[in-house]
Amino acid sequence: MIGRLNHVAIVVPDLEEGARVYRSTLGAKVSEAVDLPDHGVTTVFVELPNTKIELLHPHGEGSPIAKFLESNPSGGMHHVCYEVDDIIAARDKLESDGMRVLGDGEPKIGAHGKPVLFLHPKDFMGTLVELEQV
Ligand SMILES: C[C@@H](C(=O)O)C(=O)SCCNC(=O)CCNC(=O)[C@H](O)C(C)(C)COP(=O)(O)OP(=O)(O)OC[C@H]1O[C@@H](n2cnc3c(N)ncnc32)[C@H](O)[C@@H]1OP(=O)(O)O
Ligand SMILES: [Co+2]
Repeated sequence: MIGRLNHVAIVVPDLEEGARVYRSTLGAKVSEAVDLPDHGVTTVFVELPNTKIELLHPHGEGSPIAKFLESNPSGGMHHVCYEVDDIIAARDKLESDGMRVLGDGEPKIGAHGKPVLFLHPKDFMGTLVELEQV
């Protein structure tokens, strides 16, 4: 069902500093910061030859990553995002296997303008999983 690794997300306490480290120290191609109010995050994307790194910082009240940053004040790896062809078929199969889809179970439009869903980290060996329909 899952295809390519679309991105690995890292929550950072300071987006500018995170972007600087990836751009200047690691020599990667780094995007500008984009606010995604629907997701409660600001994102910076780092483009690697074979995948992307998503740097995340809370945006607005009630961000889903606020607690994570409190517990990990230096930042930390937050989720992996796998591509799927059909997100509704993927969701239905996962739910029928007893996996918990987060939120109301309906896909939201993600950072790349495509539908995304999140799966509970406790069902995937302690790793929050995002699915993106490509
Ligand atoms: C824009 C989009 C895109 O790329 O297109 C994005 O990525 S937006 C990226 C931001 N959006 C999201 O993350 C949306 C989905 N996430 C959520 O709904 C939430 O973050 C949850 C995963 C439900 C966690 O929420 P919260 O931290 O408030 O709840 P909680 O403290 O009760 O956590 C429940 C348990 O899960 C653990 N837990 C929390 N976040 C975790 C993570 N990222 N990886 C692994 N485990 C995690 C906690 O330590 C806790 O374990 P213990 O019980 O053992 O202590
Ligand atoms: Co993501």
